[in-house]
Amino acid sequence: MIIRDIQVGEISLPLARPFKTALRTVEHVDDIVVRVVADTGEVGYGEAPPTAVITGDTKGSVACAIREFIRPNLIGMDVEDLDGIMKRLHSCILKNTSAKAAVDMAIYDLWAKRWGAPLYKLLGGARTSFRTDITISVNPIDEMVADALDAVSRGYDILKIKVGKDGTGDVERIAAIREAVGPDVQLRVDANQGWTPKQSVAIISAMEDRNLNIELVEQPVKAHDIAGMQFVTSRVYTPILADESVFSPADAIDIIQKGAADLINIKLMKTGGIHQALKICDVAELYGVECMIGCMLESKLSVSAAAHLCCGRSVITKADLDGPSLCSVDPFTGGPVFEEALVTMSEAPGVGLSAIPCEHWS
Ligand SMILES: C[C@H](N)C(=O)N[C@H](CCC(=O)O)C(=O)O
Ligand SMILES: [Mg+2]
Repeated sequence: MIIRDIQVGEISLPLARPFKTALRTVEHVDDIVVRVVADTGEVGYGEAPPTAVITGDTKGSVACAIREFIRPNLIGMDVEDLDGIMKRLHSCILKNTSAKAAVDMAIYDLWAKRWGAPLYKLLGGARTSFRTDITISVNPIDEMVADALDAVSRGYDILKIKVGKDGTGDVERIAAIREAVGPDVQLRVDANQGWTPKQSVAIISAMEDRNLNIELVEQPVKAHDIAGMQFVTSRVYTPILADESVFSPADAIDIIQKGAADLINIKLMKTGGIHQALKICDVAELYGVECMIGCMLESKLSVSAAAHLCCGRSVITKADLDGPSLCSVDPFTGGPVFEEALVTMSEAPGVGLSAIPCEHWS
């Protein structure tokens, strides 16, 4: 199965509600999509969201990296030579992890189709379904409480609550949500780098003192502030999860060896795809650290690739794959079934999606 072409397109899907974090507000999934065409006529699909404030990638940079660097390096390669393809993909251009992720997942889609198996089975086959959380955007308290109750009424039992925009109100936000949803709903908190190290310790300690029973706190401080992450992790009981601080397997080793986090959030858009994400899984497993699989504002296309990774590897014990549920429409056919909190794998070969809503490929 030889790679004949790598084509780029765009998709735009409205979100059901504006998505608000300490870093940004977004109303649409506006992503680059990729299709890798093989000589057999088989096609593999991928997607890259331009999350400039986290990965540094824009739509223009993703399209340019694929067209001018990745495409000329991969055309003519045999999909069976997965290792060789991945070496070229990751050496033909530095960084540009979202562009690499889109192409990587399209190649894995084709590779699994080549072997006639659903991708998750070839990645390890640890499970066939899992539950994801859903994100509650940072807003005035009443709105967040209403959103949390709405999510629970739709069957979500894990909520990921965005905070970090104004540290002073965050304990009250979480307390109000806990009171509204009761003790049985799991609450995880994501500050998206919005607190200082000292503020983090104060806020998390206050949540502990009030018995708010928080499962974990994600990325309390700036991504580059590993000493700050370590400061927080060593001073609170609540587990700390590194998100923006970990892109690569080397980042994961550094964070774990320094005791700067208890858990790692793997996102394909940070690692540059499944190939590197698997290395983080291996590192984490060696050190006995559990992982979350997360997503950016992505459609069902790329979130499905992440779902396959989640079902492949048992070290991934938590999922934040709510991208498809945050969109107001689902124009895709095939692939894993996203029924609110429950995600169930399909047995179709590859990632499983068969129709992509993009009219212009080039
Ligand atoms: C969408 C997902 N639940 C999420 O919250 N991801 C964010 C980053 C999303 C973005 O800004 O595109 C995170 O975990 O930090
Ligand atoms: Mg996060």
